[in-house]
Amino acid sequence: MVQTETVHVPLDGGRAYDILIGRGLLAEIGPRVAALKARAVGVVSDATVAAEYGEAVTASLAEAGLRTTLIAVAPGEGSKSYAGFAQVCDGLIAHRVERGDLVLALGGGVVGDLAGFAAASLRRGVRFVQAPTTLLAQVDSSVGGKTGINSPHGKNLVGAFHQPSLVVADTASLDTLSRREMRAGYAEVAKYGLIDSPAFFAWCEANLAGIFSGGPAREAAVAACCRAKAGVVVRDEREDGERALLNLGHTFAHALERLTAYDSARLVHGEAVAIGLCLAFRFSARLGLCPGQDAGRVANHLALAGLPTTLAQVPGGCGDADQLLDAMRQDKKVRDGALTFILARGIGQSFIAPGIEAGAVRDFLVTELG
Ligand SMILES: NC(=O)c1ccc[n+]([C@@H]2O[C@H](COP(=O)([O-])OP(=O)(O)OC[C@H]3O[C@@H](n4cnc5c(N)ncnc54)[C@H](O)[C@@H]3O)[C@@H](O)[C@H]2O)c1
Ligand SMILES: O=C(O)C(=O)C[C@@H](O)[C@H](O)[C@H](O)COP(=O)(O)O
Ligand SMILES: [Zn+2]
Repeated sequence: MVQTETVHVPLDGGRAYDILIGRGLLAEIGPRVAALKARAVGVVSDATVAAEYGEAVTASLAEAGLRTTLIAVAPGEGSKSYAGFAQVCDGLIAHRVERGDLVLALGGGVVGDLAGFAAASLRRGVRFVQAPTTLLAQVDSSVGGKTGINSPHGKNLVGAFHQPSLVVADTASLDTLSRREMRAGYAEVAKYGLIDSPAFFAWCEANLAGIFSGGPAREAAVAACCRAKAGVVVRDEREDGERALLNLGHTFAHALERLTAYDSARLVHGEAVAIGLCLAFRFSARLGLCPGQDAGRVANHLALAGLPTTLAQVPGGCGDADQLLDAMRQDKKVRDGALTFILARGIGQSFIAPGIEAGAVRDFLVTELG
């Protein structure tokens, strides 16, 4: 058996689950899924991940006595769409995945969000397992039960809260991930330090190379992020309060993703988050809330990790200040028409700031756009 670290997510109502973290877990996923007592498993993946890991996973599931099928969508953000949702749901229905059966999301956050939403909707809800294969999915999207798809109007605007029954994070799967996608996932790693842990941010600064090259620092980073996210989710599962902090940088990021038409060739979520984190800190500094030095330290570190930190770095541009502001008005944190941002008083000192003046945001964006 692979050596694993387990993070427990103690949700109420019999919905507690484990996050298993370790190298080589995918090859022995069958018995762990079979322990959840299903007859059939609909594996949802994308074509790239399916080619790399589909056979090992389906073989392990079949060996454990589970009837298995694999549905592969096209790689990239474009699949988190109404069409992608229809493809996955109809594939699962055709395979006669029943209420007592399972959906298994094998891939990055796109597959996880899409398969999770299909599981939440299929026959009004079947259980699902997350097997995240990107850094971003291992540290963030596979945990916490936010599932959904994008609308042409905005990111993740159609979805459901649906918690997984198990998360299996095989850190060895990150060995085949592209450098660009590793970097993108790293933006969400750094985010956890920026939210409420200056010590974790400093640890990231010291361990950047180790996280990228693999080994103990990578596993430590995945486990630390999962522990942090699990804590928040258990205290505020449906984002009535504290969970909104996990959205640091995302009001900007989601607007950028919409304005680049969810085109992964131009901008992926983690890159948008990197720019969003920098904007959140610079906006906080401009409002006199946060030392400019801290905003500079955030941007320097993310740039060192190879991530974009300014709007000028969005390939093909990202529209003007009014278009960005218009996209932000669809943010899920908007209340009574007013924007809510996650701002910071410094590194590790983020807070929820409701009722932010649109004019102040627009002026800031004009400055940022140069
Ligand atoms: N639900 C949440 O809480 C949450 C949190 C953060 C992000 N998200 C969502 O996650 C999505 C982004 O996820 P992502 O960054 O994982 O992108 P992704 O799922 O598109 O994966 C990135 C790319 O890496 C490839 N890939 C995946 N695993 C691989 C592997 N092991 N080896 C080689 N290639 C591999 C994929 O084919 C894809 O092309 C966004 O839609 C974002 O909104 C959701
Ligand atoms: O889990 C959360 O809560 C997050 O906000 C994590 C984010 O990294 C993630 O991108 C999430 O999908 C954004 O949620 P949304 O509610 O703003 O769509
Ligand atoms: Zn995110």
